[in-house]
Amino acid sequence: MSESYDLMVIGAGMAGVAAATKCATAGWRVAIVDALPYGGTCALRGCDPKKILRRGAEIIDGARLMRGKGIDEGGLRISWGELMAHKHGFTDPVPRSMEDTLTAVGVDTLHGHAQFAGPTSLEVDGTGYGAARVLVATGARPRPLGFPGHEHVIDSTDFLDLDTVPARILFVGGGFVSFELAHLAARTGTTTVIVDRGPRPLTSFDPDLVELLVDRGRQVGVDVRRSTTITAVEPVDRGYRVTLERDGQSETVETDLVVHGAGRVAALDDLRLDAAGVEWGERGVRVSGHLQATTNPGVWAAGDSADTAGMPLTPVAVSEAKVAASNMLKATTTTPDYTGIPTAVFTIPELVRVGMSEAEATADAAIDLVVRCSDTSTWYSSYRIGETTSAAKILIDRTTDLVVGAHLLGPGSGELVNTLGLAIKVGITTRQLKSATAAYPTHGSDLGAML
Ligand SMILES: Cc1cc2nc3c(=O)[nH]c(=O)nc-3n(C[C@H](O)[C@H](O)[C@H](O)COP(=O)(O)OP(=O)(O)OC[C@H]3O[C@@H](n4cnc5c(N)ncnc54)[C@H](O)[C@@H]3O)c2cc1C
Ligand SMILES: NC(=O)c1ccc[n+]([C@@H]2O[C@H](COP(=O)([O-])OP(=O)(O)OC[C@H]3O[C@@H](n4cnc5c(N)ncnc54)[C@H](O)[C@@H]3O)[C@@H](O)[C@H]2O)c1
Repeated sequence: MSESYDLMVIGAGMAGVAAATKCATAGWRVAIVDALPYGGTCALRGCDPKKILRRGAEIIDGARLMRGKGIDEGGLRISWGELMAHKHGFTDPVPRSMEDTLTAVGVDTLHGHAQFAGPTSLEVDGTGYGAARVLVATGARPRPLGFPGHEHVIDSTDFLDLDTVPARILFVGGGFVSFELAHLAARTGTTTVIVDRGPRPLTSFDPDLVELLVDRGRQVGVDVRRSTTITAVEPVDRGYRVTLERDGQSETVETDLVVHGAGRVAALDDLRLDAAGVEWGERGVRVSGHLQATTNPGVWAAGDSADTAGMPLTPVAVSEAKVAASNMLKATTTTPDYTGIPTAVFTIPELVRVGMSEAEATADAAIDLVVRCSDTSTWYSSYRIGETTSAAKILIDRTTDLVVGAHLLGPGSGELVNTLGLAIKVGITTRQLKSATAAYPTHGSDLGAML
């Protein structure tokens, strides 16, 4: 065993880096290890590169919305190669700069595939390490698919590295990944099909707003098939033939590419957690509320690889990592606060949510629910840019005058939802929100009318 650390962190994504930095800054001897270049999913293969590529799609869509309103967008197109180079301008420096930042606070940065060799000992590509504690922050990977031909399906990482975007793409699953990537691809001129096995896509979002988004997507070439199962993918001369089944009826769709958007599972299966006596499932390492493994006090987990009430999102990963680090450092049992964490699907327009769904708030007998629905498509913010689809649904408890949930679809929603998240987290009443004066005209200045 070559070293003995206070903490070893497996995974240099948002969770792992946050915890390693906090513990090293507090004076602990910390090592972190990753099998891939440092940065994790969000910075290298998820949130950040995706939203850079989306910028191209925003410009195309924005110009089209202004057709006949002073903009001649004829000939405007995405140069995918240049857009990808723009993406690389951000992603390529990430591993080096992240590693330098860790080294600067005294963290030993290791490279290789880590596996448990005992309760708190690891092997990294054959070299043994000992530590007082191990934090599992290994993230998630695409859920294995069972249908014949699943090996032809590429994942979101492959998509975000495509050299060219083909004319036809079929997405498996109707969640975040498929909607975001289909909306992006559609603005490059691609015809996209999203196949979801359930009756309702984007299940964690407001169903009324999802229907508006599905309609808006259809207008730009995103076709959503519901309650449909994929039974086979087979290569044909040009692309793939995908067999779909719905209500016992079979049909085939020809496509150039099939992309995985059917959910992600915790990346734990080759970690040899059994050697550490750690219980786990596809949602992650089984942890107590304060993020310590239920069956091994020396092991902790945070982010996508921890089985918690938090969604697999970057802000959740960072927040859990900080809480786990603080609990390890101070021997406390603080639990993460998930209140008011917003989530956004970066379609065009974007769809967001914070707090309760309408169904959850309706079912809660303690809430005297008022639902404020607004079709905002004729409001100034949408009119100005020619957007035809936007809406808001704000859920308020009449008794306390507090916002308990907020659901928005439309331009600027991804920013506006942060104010509503803050209101939910710190308990700002709608009366107080309305008393604040926003700069005009901004998306923030729409808030008062939504309440
Ligand atoms: C396409 C896509 C888009 C997304 N967009 C958003 C978004 O817009 N907003 C948002 O909030 N969330 C988004 N997410 C989710 C977000 O990326 C994750 O929730 C977040 O990155 C999780 O961070 P993490 O630190 O838990 O795991 P990760 O960032 O996945 O880091 C885990 C690291 O562990 C390493 N690792 C795994 N096993 C081992 C091992 N045995 N040995 C060594 N290293 C190992 C991996 O190489 C990886 O670097 C997106 C996800 C995807 C896939
Ligand atoms: N903007 C963001 O914050 C963002 C973006 C991308 C991903 N993410 C995170 O990554 C996670 C994974 O995203 P995702 O889109 O892969 O999953 P998801 O859980 O959002 O959606 C998966 C969908 O696929 C369907 N499905 C599963 N298996 C299927 C099959 N065999 N055939 C047809 N449909 C099938 C499910 O019914 C579900 O609707 C998300 O839960 C989210 O937390 C977040």
